[in-house]
Amino acid sequence: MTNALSVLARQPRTALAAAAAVAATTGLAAHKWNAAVQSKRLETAFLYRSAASPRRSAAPPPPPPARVDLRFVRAVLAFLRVCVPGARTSEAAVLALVATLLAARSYLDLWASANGGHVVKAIVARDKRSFLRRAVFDIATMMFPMSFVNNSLKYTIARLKLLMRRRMSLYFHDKYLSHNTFYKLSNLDARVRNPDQLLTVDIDRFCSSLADLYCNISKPLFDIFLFSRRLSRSLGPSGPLFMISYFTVCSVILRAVQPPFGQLAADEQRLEGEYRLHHSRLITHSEEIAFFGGAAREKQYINHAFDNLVAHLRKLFAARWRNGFIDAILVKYVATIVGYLVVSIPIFFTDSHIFRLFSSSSHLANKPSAAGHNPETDSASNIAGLYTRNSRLLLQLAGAIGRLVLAGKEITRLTGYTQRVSKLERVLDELGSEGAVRRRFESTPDLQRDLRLAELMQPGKLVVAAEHDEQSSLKVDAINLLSPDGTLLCERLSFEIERGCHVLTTGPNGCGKSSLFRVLAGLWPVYGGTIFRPARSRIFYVPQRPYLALGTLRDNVTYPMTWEQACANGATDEAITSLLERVCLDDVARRLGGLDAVKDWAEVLSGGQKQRLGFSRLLFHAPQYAILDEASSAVSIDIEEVLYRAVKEAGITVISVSHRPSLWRFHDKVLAFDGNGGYEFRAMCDEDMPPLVPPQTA
Ligand SMILES: Nc1ncnc2c1ncn2[C@@H]1O[C@H](COP(=O)(O)OP(=O)(O)OP(=O)(O)O)[C@@H](O)[C@H]1O
Repeated sequence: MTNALSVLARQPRTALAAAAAVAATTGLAAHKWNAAVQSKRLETAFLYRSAASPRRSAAPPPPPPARVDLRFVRAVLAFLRVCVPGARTSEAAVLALVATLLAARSYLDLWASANGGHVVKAIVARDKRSFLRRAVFDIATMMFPMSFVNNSLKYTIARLKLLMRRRMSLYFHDKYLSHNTFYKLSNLDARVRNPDQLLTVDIDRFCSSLADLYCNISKPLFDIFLFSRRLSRSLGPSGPLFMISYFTVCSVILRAVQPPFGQLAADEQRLEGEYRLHHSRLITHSEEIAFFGGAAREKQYINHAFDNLVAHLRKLFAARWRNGFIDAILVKYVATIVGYLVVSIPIFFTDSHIFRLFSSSSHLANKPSAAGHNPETDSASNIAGLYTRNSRLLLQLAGAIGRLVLAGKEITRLTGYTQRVSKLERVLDELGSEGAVRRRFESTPDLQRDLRLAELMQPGKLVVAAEHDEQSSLKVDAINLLSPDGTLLCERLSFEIERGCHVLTTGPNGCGKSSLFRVLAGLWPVYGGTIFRPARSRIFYVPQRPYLALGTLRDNVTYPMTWEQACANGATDEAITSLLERVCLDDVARRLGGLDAVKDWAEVLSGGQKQRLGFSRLLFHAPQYAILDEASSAVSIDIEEVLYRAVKEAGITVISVSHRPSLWRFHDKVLAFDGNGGYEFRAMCDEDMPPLVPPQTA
């Protein structure tokens, strides 16, 4: 290029054209870089704006800021192993395919630059045959592979992102949905406020960012190597080297002045999540809120969360503006000046040392002109062809370096997603491995209290009988019942419930009745003593508000068993219908479309009907023990009697929690908490029985 310029300097007519071409090239190169930066920013802004939701109000301590450090690299490598678990996986194959397509794309770009040069050369030389061959035949031939490669690249990158997201999602689903970790995360641990958003949005963003990073590093590096080599052949190594050096210095400066975009991205996701949480709570509790006339109060919550988000976005946009200002100065305008200076050296500084440096390795001046042509036209056509090709190559080179600098920004953004996803993984691992969350003992100024708590919170044991053991009873031996915030609910609680002995649990509100069952189920930790209990499938829990799954009525009766599993156990539609009759739900079932009807059952059933459905589920599973936690509080007393009789006839041992005196007669023993840490476990006596009241109608 530099020698060509010196030729041009001696030929004023072509010199002007060449100078214009180079100026355009430099300007375009800078423009292309800037366009890439802008489009990436727009994409980033869009990505940031769509997000999701958190859970509880207790604010966890702020996390360490997201930045590129050893911990980040380790986390990314660990997740990379999750996304691409082996060399023989489909993910590895797609990764290799993307690399191949990226390389093919680079070679096609190279071909397009060279061909553009040939076309211009043919035009300037008025060579019709050559023009038709290059401009029509060659392009018509190459358009198929070019179109194929471009679209295959888009498709394959999208597929790679999807494959990675699938691996990551399944990996996290395993952790989240085992050992009741989802329960512990939402109820017993305040470190992760919005697992739903992390699992749906952040994992997707993380995978997308990682895949983009792979493309934004590998292709530009390959491009820089390829285009610089090709440019060096005609311009000498100094031209491309100088431009690369300039852009490298630029990226170092930009990196130094760049705001903490990773942390800002992580904060934005969190605030988006909190804003969405308020909306989802409004939807979930719409009826209660409407009854209370709570719209104005909810509006305050929602507006407050939204204001926080807006304030953060303002801060983010201002940071982007400042960064964009410096970007534009360095990458667009100074780059253009540098480009002009580089190309002007052979024209204006032909006697200087700089010129000799630039022109040292060029071979153009030594090239003989083609025989049979006018030397001036030939030289002009060669130069025009070369300039077109080189300008395109320079354009590609600048674009490649630009993408590499952008990869730095992508890394910054990735730190934010990595921080959030790593934290989720860490918390899930801790909660999953603990079995039940133990309260971390925090020292307080009250030493006596600390010592007492430490003594009460000695780890206990939960011994679960084997699945085939039908004789096991439920035995609690000297456990201390504590709530997650460390409140002692009952000390050294002991009792044994033999099969066939129905027990009523009573006590004032908040005394720990439901907490006892949380400990029995393994949701809360056992402190102090030991619990011996039958296998999970032999104890069934029926809460006050039974969970209703999405699906048919039949699915809801067999839940959590699928219909296929139920059929394998001998279930039939007739049996399900008969169960619904026993809980007096057959009429409702018929009216709502029968066993196959798919509805939002939580919406269409009344409170009492939901409880009857809960009993039908219990009868279907027919376990050894049933924990009925206010399970019939919404049904009329006569239906309650029907339900309890059906359960007892099915041979199920009942452990009830209820404040209703009418239920006492269905039980043999009473476990009575006094609300002050004391309890009584004894046989029911006649004096306990309330006077019988005439049954009410449903
Ligand atoms: N996730 C939790 N974190 C902290 N404390 C909790 C949690 N769940 C319950 N508690 C506390 O544990 C205590 C016992 O609650 P529990 O639900 O066992 O009461 P209960 O006896 O079933 O009351 P009620 O008759 O009103 O249903 C209460 O003081 C409650 O505030």
